Amino acid sequence: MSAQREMKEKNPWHTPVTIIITVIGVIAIVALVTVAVLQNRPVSQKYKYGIVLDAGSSHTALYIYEWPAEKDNNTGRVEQTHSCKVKGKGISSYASEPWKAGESLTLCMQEAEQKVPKKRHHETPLYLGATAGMRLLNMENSSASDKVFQAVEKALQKSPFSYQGARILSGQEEGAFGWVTVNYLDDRLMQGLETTGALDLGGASTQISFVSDNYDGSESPSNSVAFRLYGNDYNLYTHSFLCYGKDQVLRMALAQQTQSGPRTILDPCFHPGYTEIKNYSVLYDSPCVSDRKPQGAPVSFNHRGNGSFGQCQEIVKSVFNFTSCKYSQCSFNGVFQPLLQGPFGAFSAYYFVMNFLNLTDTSIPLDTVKDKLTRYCATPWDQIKLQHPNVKLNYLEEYCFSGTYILTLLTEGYNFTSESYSNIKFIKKIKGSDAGWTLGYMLNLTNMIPAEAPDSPPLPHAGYVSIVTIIALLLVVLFILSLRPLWPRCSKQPHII
Ligand SMILES: Nc1ccn([C@@H]2O[C@H](COP(=O)(O)OP(=O)(O)OP(=O)(O)O)[C@@H](O)[C@H]2O)c(=O)n1
Ligand SMILES: [Ca+2]
Repeated sequence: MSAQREMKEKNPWHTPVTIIITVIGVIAIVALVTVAVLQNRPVSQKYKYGIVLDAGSSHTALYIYEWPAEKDNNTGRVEQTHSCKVKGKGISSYASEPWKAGESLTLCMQEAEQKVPKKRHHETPLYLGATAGMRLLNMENSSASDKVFQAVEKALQKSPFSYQGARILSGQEEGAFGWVTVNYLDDRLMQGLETTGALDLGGASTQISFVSDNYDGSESPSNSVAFRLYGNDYNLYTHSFLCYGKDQVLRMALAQQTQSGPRTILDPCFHPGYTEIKNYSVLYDSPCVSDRKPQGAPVSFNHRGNGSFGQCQEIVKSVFNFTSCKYSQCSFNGVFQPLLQGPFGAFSAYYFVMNFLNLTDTSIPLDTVKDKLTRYCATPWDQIKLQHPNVKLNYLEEYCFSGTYILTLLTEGYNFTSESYSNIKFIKKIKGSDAGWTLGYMLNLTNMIPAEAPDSPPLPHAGYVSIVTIIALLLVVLFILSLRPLWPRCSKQPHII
């Protein structure tokens, strides 16, 4: 027993000093690792937010975006976390009762207050951008459009967010920001990959935006937007056709058929058996058609359908003007368009319509697509209603017309061929965020896409943590080895009892 005690006493490991040194050493190293890891950990809980209201011609939608706080000016990490569809029509429809335009936003604004953490409210920028509906109202009656904006501003200023203003986007901005959104979400900008063109179809205007190698912006400069993003230069071609959104084109198609002021029209773009009484003054109440209102027409007309895709396409074609082009090449209405290039993402009403018609698969040959649409248009209205009891009638009645318009716009208008048609993808969302101009608009206004490529850290976070841990472990081992002279030698010698 006494020999054992002697051994213990002689064992330097068992001296209090060594034990204390070892414990302190280990604690110090653990602390070093912990501090390094915590200090450099992405502050994943800390998010920033931004809100954009898309005041479209047919409706308003609110989008909330979120990104990790320390990645403001850096990598493509902004995501849409929530969206809210405002009840009712677009703000431009409240021209005669502007206060209602402000009121209409209340529910979605309350929802946003709940979705964005309270302590971030005051620092969350809030933007409202209006598109073709307000462009048209502004053209038609600028004091009415000012009043709508005043009402909207009043409502938004009341919110706890950092309100940054409401304005009408130019068609060029609308097209360019839609393109930025699509390419940002696809991670194409930061990596300098070939970009995707953007096709946006709204109710009152439509946009086409793409990069074409043989386009340097010199021909028709008004269609050119130059960007430097993440160190890459882009010469974007973009054009917005006001009045070529699907609701306004429908008005133009109906105007085409009612020039003589008839009491009944048999419209090939509507299903056989469809019959509605429509008002001339309502139909012609838009700057897209107002100058064509027939003189001495009756109050209303009977709008009847006969469902013929071929005849409908002829009417739709007549809303395009192909006669004059002062450039090397044009799409329609004398608008310059360079050679189509690359993949395209087609969103908003392109997606709603083609998705409803089960025609989003663009690997289906264009002729087959036309055959399917021909059969759909020829289906009697009663049968269509029975087949889609849950679809709103005001949407349902228009899909034959809208499908015909989309195919005509793409092929006759923009010159997609049966081959290049397959380059189009009908999309709604990319990685959870809606395709549309709003994200690009916010990224631009918050300077979140730098012109130059961000300096990347020498090591990714995981690599950094691993290296710190390995070095720390090495230090522990070295520390233990450095105490080697003090190690007990008893294991090599037989115990003497
Ligand atoms: N499920 C849906 C939803 C919408 N629509 C139609 O799609 C068009 C609206 O498209 P949208 O992109 O929302 O247009 P806005 O943004 O309101 O219009 P703009 O961009 O021209 O201002 C409208 O004709 C609407 O009837 C549809 O057919 N089916
Ligand atoms: Ca829109």
